[in-house]
Amino acid sequence: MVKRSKKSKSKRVSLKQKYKVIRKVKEHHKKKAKEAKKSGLKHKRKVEKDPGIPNDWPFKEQELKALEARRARALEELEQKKAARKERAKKRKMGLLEDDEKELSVEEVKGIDFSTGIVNARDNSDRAFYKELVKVIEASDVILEVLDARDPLGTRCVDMEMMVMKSGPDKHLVLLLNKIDLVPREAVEKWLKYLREELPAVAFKCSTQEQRSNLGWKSSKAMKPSNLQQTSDCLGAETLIKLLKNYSRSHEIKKSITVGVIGLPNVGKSSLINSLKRCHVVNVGATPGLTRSMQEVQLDKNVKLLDCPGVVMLKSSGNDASIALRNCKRIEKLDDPVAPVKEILKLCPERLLVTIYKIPGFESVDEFLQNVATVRGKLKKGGIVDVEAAARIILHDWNEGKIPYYTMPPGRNQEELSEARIVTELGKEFNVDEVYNTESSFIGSLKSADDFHSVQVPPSHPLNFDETILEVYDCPFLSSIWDNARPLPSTEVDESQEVISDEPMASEEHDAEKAKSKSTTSKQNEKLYAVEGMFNPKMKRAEKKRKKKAKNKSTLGGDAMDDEGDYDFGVDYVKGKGQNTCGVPMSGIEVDE
Ligand SMILES: Nc1nc2c(ncn2[C@@H]2O[C@H](COP(=O)(O)OP(=O)(O)OP(=O)(O)O)[C@@H](O)[C@H]2O)c(=O)[nH]1
Repeated sequence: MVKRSKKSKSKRVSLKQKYKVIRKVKEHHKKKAKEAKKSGLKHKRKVEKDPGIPNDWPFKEQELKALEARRARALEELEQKKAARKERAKKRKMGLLEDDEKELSVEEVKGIDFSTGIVNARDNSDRAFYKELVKVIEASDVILEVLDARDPLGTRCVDMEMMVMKSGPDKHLVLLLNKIDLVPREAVEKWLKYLREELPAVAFKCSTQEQRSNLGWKSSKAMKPSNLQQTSDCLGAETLIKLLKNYSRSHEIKKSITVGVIGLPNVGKSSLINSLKRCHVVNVGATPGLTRSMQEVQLDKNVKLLDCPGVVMLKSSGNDASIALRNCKRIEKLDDPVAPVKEILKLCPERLLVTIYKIPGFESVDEFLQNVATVRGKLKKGGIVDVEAAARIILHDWNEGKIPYYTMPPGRNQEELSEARIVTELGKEFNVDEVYNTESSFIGSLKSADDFHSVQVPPSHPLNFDETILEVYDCPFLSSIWDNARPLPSTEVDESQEVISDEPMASEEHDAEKAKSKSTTSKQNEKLYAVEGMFNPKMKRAEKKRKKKAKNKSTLGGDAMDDEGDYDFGVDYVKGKGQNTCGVPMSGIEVDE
């Protein structure tokens, strides 16, 4: 046998080893190439200079002139576009741009204020929000009106409730007392008793958890008073779902129901939907007006929830402070943030504010604001204290519950009590007695007023819609509310009755409307007007116009042209005065031919 030399070693390797080496080499080259490419980019080759038009080009002069003209034109166009944009923005600010939905969406993106004081200055948001509200009410079987437990009356909107009542007998309104974690047990109990004298009402606390999903629910059974105030979990969800299920079960044929969530801005409508769904499906935030359009959320196969934007077209009765204290207006956009702070100082004892802001005692609003601004470091240029910034901080704290307050329900007079007894019937379809029993356990575990260091303030008045919007936006629901529910001067009442009984005029107007537009809004309005007892403002206006025309005709001795010089198609102008063939459209033309 040949002996193997120990010195010479074979270079043969296994195929696995061989391919590994090849792969490694390949990877190395690739890496090198990449790096080279990268470094090559850094030392970018200079862009070659445009040699321009050669001098010996015969049309060089003309070509240069044309180029210059093109440049000037492009610049001019840019300037024109800029000016047009500015003009449009100016018009929009003045409220002259009406139906520009595109503009609205731009505003939405930019988050422009939607509720400045005057109706003209309010942009289209008010009307858009109103439309969304009508849509939600129309689509819903059950409507949840969310109220802030700290001031339930102040966050109630009477006109909105009337809209629900008027929209049909099959719509059911339920009041939801939200944010019960911010008030003592006694207040919740008394408010529930008060509200239940009018409508079915349930207590609720939304989940304030930040995570995307798996929002917690606290079971009503396992509650300890000590940890309730700190919990970020939701309370009352089981009760509310039970209530809704009872309703859907009470209707044998129709099993699935749509639940609309309405209320003033920032009362927690979106938070309620997220809490029920147990995940963040809709946007939530401490800024009023965050929700801008109706949003649908399927809770389960039987219940669909509709989130509605907070209603902002509220009447402030010349007092913006009260609107600001109800968090219906963006604090950043308030013209005078100091006025609502003055109101807060009237309501809150000095001791409480001194403790919250860790400031020395104060004598006046100015001193208080200056103290807060100093402590919070709100200084303007030159070290001047920013009183307005301090006022905004205080308003934020008031609305978010950092300055704790609550209200107690007012007493009812005898008349109201007898009315209240009649409406208790409304809860039958929800089987409210069974539902109310389940919720008593978690309400009982809320902290009592003695353990709750908050200030009791008098309850505010419920809000109404701003009447001026009625004229500006031509809101059919609202006009009916004003004419049917609010006392009107006797002459006006008579007029409206006359219009309703005037059938030929009604059909005439109806036909004209049909021809005018077939938009969804007009269709919706037609539907609304068709409801028995619904007042039609268009009809009223038409009637007034007709009366005015008739009056003019009699005073001018049968002159068919009215004061404004409008052409009346029912008149034969060709034949001259006195030969009025009123009532036969275009008859004059026919005769002439
Ligand atoms: N403490 C407490 N805060 C709550 C509760 N529910 C909602 N909030 C807070 O209230 C603020 C407003 O909540 P949203 O759900 O955005 O209110 P909204 O009614 O949908 O507001 P808009 O979109 O403006 O109509 C948020 O900062 C919530 O965290 C609650 O039960 N308790």
